[in-house]
Amino acid sequence: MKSLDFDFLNITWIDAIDVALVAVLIYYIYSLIRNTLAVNLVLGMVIIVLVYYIVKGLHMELLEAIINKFMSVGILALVIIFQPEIRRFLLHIGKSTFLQKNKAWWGYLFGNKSAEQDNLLRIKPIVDACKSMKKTRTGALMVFVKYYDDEYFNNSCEMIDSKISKRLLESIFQKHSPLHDGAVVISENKIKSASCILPLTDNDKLPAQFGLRHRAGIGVSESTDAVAVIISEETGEIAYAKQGRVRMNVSFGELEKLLNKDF
Ligand SMILES: Nc1ncnc2c1ncn2[C@@H]1O[C@H](COP(=O)(O)OP(=O)(O)OP(=O)(O)O)[C@@H](O)[C@H]1O
Repeated sequence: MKSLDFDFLNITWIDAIDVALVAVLIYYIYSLIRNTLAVNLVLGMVIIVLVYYIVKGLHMELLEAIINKFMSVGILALVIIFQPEIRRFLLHIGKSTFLQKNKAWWGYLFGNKSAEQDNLLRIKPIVDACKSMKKTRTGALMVFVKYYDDEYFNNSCEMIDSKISKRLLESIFQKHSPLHDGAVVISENKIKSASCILPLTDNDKLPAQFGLRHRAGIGVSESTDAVAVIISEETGEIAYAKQGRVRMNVSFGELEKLLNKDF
């Protein structure tokens, strides 16, 4: 293997690839945790590791032993603390694979050429319902997931399991409907459930006007691969949450494109 050989260090192409891959991994992790509380946790961990090496260098044995013990349970603690981020990271990798990205090939190979057209037809009643709810300033929270996780959603939701329809969505979110509080979950081409209570985001950098509806939409997109459409009751504005980040003032054209891509 060709290598750059300096007096004191020997760099092979494998080392260069290794460093490049680590850089990509760090960037990937950074973009996943950017603007989330996990950034503070990572900073806290970096500080602990730095303190550990300083203490070790100064031969402060007692403190070194304490930090060492703390770090030895660190991996387990990390898995628990970063469970939502790890879950999102793995889902992201799965979704980015070649075959997942090239759905057209799937369609071609398995005879489903009209998949894209079907998708737009599937999305149309949702966008139409958004148009009407925006006009009437009806607050709404719709969550879109590829695979419905019974364990995750069933605790708080009311099962519906019905065909997606504009009028059904409108009537669920209508103020006097018993199901209007909480989120509707849409998955596998169906309105799966309504009135779902979702986890709220802890993000303290969100705009002050974001209340519980927005925080629940962002929260579910942080901890799962779901995307959420939020219609504000106050302003009628449509927001789109994905991977813990939120896009404000989404137009209907954008909404259609985003749903077509993500759902
Ligand atoms: N944990 C939750 N999961 C799902 N929906 C929730 C949750 N908490 C509150 N909501 C919904 O949010 C509504 C309250 O919204 P709130 O006014 O706090 O939100 P907002 O983000 O300010 O939006 P808006 O602009 O519509 O007022 C509740 O009536 C309920 O339907």
